[in-house]
Amino acid sequence: MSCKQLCITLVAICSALLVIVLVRTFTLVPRKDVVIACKTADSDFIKLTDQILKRFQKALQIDTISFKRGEYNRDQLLLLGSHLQKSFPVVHSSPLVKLDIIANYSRLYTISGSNTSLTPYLLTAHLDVVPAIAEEWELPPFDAQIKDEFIYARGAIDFKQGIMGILEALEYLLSKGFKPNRSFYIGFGHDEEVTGVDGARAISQELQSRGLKQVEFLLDEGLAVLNGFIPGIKKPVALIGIGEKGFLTLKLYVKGEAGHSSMPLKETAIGILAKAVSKIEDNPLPSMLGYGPEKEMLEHLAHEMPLAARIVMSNLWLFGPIVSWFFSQKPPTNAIIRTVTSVTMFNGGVKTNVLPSDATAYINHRIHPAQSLQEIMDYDRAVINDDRVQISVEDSMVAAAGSPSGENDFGYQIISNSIRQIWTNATTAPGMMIGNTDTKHYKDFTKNIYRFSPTVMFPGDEKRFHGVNERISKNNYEQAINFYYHIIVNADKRLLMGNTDTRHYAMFTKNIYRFCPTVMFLGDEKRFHGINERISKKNYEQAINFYYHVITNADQRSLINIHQHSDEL
Ligand SMILES: CCCCCCCC/C=C\CCCCCCCC(=O)N[C@@H](Cc1c[nH]c2ccccc12)C(=O)O
Repeated sequence: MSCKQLCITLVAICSALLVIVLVRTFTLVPRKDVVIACKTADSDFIKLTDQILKRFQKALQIDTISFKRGEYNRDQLLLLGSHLQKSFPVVHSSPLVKLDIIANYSRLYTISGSNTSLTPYLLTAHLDVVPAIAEEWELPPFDAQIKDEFIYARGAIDFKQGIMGILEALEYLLSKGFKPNRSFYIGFGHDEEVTGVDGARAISQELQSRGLKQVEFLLDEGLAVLNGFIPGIKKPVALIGIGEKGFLTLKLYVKGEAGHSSMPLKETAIGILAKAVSKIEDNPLPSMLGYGPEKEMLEHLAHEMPLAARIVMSNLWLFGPIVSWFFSQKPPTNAIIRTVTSVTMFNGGVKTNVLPSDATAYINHRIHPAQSLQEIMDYDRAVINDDRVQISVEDSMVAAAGSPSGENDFGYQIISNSIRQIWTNATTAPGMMIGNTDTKHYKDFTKNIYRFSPTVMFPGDEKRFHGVNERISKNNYEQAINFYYHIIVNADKRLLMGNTDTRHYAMFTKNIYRFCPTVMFLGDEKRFHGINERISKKNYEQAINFYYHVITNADQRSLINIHQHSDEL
């Protein structure tokens, strides 16, 4: 190939790459319906009254701690149950609501809708919390005291705001005479923090035994409204978990030889294990950016970013390594691009002058959906590269596949629209849940599983999950209640509204109206996208005259003269 030909080929390749990059940059714009914002002045806005706040605080004061599988504060779970019963009298006495207590402590509410042809949906949350080391907290973890407009308590964001928020919304709706068209279920498990095998699994079995085959969608706890977490985006980003990482807990064990510390061996069991653990920490797994739900997330968010970042995020196929490096720098973003590794327990030795007879450590991996459990095991074995370290699987779960998040996916769009009604300046995007939830127990009912907590977070707040000073602002709790109110109201429809092109013009006006000059009788709705679509000759004539009047009526400075229908075409 001559030099000239080489130059031409290179220019052609670069031009083709540039075209692909630009096309992707400017065409990746997700569906965003125009939603009606929820305002505090709305007649159906649920205000955070003293009563509502007090019953939330009371729920937080009940320490429903789960310690390990099968080990949880049973009395406190019962106490929380009676608190719910007393706090929500309309829910608990409505003929539309049936409550079943499952496995002694979990709660399954069935809310009957009038239209049995609509597939029900399922809202889930959990009653239990993780333990708290009280001495490290600014305020006691089970007092639910308020400081600077924040309620501090274990469970404030994980996940009693979900339990109480859902029930507050339902209490309000039922007391206003709401009669749903679409049935729905509310499932509150009692041991989510220790994998939900007693609670959520039993709720799921109960639903199966009733013959329930399918739910339209499931909404559980999950990701949140994030401020300042995603590089390049200033506005809040509400991530809806469409997938969930798997987990793998490995036990590392080294058998040593006990003896007198005055005559040490060259290496002790603790020393051998410490080296293995150190190698594991020094060798993080590679980035999987682009092979899981994080790809969809970045492509959804790209259009919100400044041009340079937009080009990069829309073209991960080209710029993936740069983004990987950038995201690896902080724990929350690092968590979404790779399988992460945490050494969570380390035990060895019995006395200061005795050589340890053995040592044990536990490694907890959260697995990126593009990787298998076996791959991770093999990787660890190769990194440790020491046969004296025995590796066994303590517990595991494969990652959950991505739920649909397309323009016409009912559950996803209902959640996305409800979020945008409450957090009007937020943008929504699909994301990957980095922790685990109860959703795995419900996977046979639907592929439409979504994980979103109505929680507003700023950088640093992620440490409050299972950490110290867990808290929620009063305003955020009010938003949570109204978010669930909108979920229930919005999901009570047959179809997604707003499936029109209008969203592409939303930047020009808030005055967007949707009307077809079509006369319809009962049953005609099936003709849309169905068979035998038709219009009468008379109706077509009316349609023409309708547009004639729209044009002539709109041709005035202000609403003064409404045109008389005298000039027929
Ligand atoms: C671009 C940025 C993206 C990410 C930012 C994320 C910010 C933080 C947002 C949400 C926090 C998610 C973590 C909360 C997890 C809540 C659920 C939980 O704690 N689960 C536990 C217990 C658990 C439940 N089921 C299982 C199954 C197996 C093991 C443990 C569990 C957990 O995940 O450990």
